[in-house]
Amino acid sequence: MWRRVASLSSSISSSFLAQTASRLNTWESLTTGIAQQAKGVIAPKEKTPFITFFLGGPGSGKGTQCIKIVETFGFAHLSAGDLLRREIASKSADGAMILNTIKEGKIVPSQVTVKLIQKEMELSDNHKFLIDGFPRTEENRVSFERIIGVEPNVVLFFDCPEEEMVKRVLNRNEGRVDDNLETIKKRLTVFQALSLPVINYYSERGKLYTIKAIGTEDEIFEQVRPIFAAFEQTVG
Ligand SMILES: Nc1ncnc2c1ncn2[C@@H]1O[C@H](COP(=O)(O)OP(=O)(O)OP(=O)(O)O)[C@@H](O)[C@H]1O
Ligand SMILES: O=c1ccn([C@@H]2O[C@H](COP(=O)(O)O)[C@@H](O)[C@H]2O)c(=O)[nH]1
Ligand SMILES: [Mg+2]
Repeated sequence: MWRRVASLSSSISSSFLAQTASRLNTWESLTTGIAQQAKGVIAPKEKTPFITFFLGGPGSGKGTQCIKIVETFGFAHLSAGDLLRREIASKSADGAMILNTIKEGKIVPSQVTVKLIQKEMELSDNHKFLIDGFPRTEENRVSFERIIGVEPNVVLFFDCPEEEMVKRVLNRNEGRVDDNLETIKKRLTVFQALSLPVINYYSERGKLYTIKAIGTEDEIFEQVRPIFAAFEQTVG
């Protein structure tokens, strides 16, 4: 089972603690099922999960900053887009549907994405998660809370001008099927219409940190680092 952190600083709110405590049982039952099947052993979770969502438009630099957080603070990085691309590559039953959805810049059904994230979380030995590029919609958000049974502790929003995002994506050169001008325009429209409401939701709940995502990667990391440094003592 997940063990509660013994001493928590005042930077973590009491509502977070109450919320975490009330969800421990749900988390515990979720974590035992698939993990036991996959590993063939009981893998007790000793710590409360600490969940961070990285949100922002296409090319805003979420993945780049996640790599730095992994290196510096030892989080597990779960990119929803990477998990979906892995499904395509593995030719799973949902692969063709996911590929078409990504080419169109649309959003894959929540249940598919949340199940992939859930599986990764359950198989991970880590308790600190960076969930990159998810939730993209209010429906994604509600689905995550319902299926996983926890809410994020911290949400980062990478706020980047559209012109800069388009430039970065067109220069990315990783062979992604959605890195073309036509799909980028659709992704930007989807981001404005469906993802911004999620960002506003977390802002209203006091969980949002907005990062000005222009400048060098290192300059941006200097905005990101203190957020994680502040939580380091409490999350382990
Ligand atoms: N501060 C920066 N300045 C210039 N280029 C950057 C910066 N940060 C990241 N990049 C580059 O921009 C591209 C997009 O970055 P990244 O993949 O991290 O964005 P993302 O938010 O994960 O995008 P997506 O949502 O499309 O996955 C990459 O080629 C990356 O190397
Ligand atoms: O939660 C998610 C995350 C991603 N998608 C689809 O994948 C692409 C690429 O995602 P990146 O985070 O930019 O790698 C995105 O445009 C969506 O089509 C999704 O549906 N749900
Ligand atoms: Mg990315």
